[in-house]
Amino acid sequence: MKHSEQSIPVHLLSGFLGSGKTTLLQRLLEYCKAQGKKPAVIMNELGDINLDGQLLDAEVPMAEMLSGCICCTIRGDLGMEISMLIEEHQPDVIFIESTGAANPMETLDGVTEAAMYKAIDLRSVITVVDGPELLERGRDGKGRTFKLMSEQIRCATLLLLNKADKLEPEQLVEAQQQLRELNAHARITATIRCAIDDWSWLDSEEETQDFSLDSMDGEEGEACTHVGCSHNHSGHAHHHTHDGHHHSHDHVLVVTHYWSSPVCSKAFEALLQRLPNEIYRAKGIVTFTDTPSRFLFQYAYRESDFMRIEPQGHVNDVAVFIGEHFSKDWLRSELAHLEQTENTEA
Ligand SMILES: Nc1nc2c(ncn2[C@@H]2O[C@H](COP(=O)(O)OP(=O)(O)OP(=O)(O)O)[C@@H](O)[C@H]2O)c(=O)[nH]1
Repeated sequence: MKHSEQSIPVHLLSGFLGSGKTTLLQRLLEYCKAQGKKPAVIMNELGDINLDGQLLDAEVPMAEMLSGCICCTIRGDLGMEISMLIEEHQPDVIFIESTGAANPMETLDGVTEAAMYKAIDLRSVITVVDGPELLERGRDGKGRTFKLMSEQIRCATLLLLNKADKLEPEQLVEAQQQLRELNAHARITATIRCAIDDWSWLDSEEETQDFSLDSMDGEEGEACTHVGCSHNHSGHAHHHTHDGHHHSHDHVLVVTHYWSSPVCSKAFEALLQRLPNEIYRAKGIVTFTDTPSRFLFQYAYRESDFMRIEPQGHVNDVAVFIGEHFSKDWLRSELAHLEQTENTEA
């Protein structure tokens, strides 16, 4: 299946409860409006009522995902919600505001699933940090709340050190240092009510799909901190030891490939077997030249699994690869080679 549509940028807003995510969302929507762009929003609340949604411009298409957390209990629905929003409203950009209790890595997983249905491009994970809360909770460095905050910080491609008005200058420096220790790569901007001078990076076509992998540290994985999320989040996470220092290879990369043609099943399986250890997860939908059906494939921990599917409605043939510090170019050329081989042999 050809991927002819333009990919729609998706930005994930993360941050602990009350840190300022909705405040940020309002600013993002204002910016889009000023640029003449049509945004759409997915809001996730743990309760039955979305109060934050009331604060937003009524004209902005919005999907509400209530009574569950998109990182676990209703993760599967996220892909469908994104799909439906695109179908109904054809937005130029999508913002997802996750609940403060969500684990961003798991939410990312839900977003990549959506790529099966629609051409989307996950551009950034913006984590809003409540400055005073970070200092307070970071003091002993323990506790589940601090762990979750740390995960949200580690996954970010942009960190807003918010509520800077409530920090003394030396506290601001301390908080910035703390953020840097947790995430060596993301841009850190101190903000008051999430105000940023320059939003132009939002329009950048550049890929910013580097998510720190340190969030996957820990043998046990992280359990979500609220009642609705009962499962342990270690399910998809590989355990990585690290020595407390941050290196560039600590980053997660996501490669989303829309197949331009069916490929040979054997060649594809061989490629999965050849994947470097640094690619630890892949999934997607593929059409083979040598079997009549389409397949949903899953790859994790060097094991692959194929399931025959007959999707209802339009579903893209797409493959999503997630890993750390692998060569995107190598992967892309391997995938292109699979497709070319088919085309030349056909
Ligand atoms: N002093 C101060 N208050 C702020 C700042 N940013 C946001 N607030 C306030 O903090 C509160 C929470 O802000 P929201 O934007 O609703 O935070 P949220 O992360 O969406 O909250 P949840 O939806 O509960 O997770 C609101 O009362 C805001 O007015 C800031 O920079 N300084």
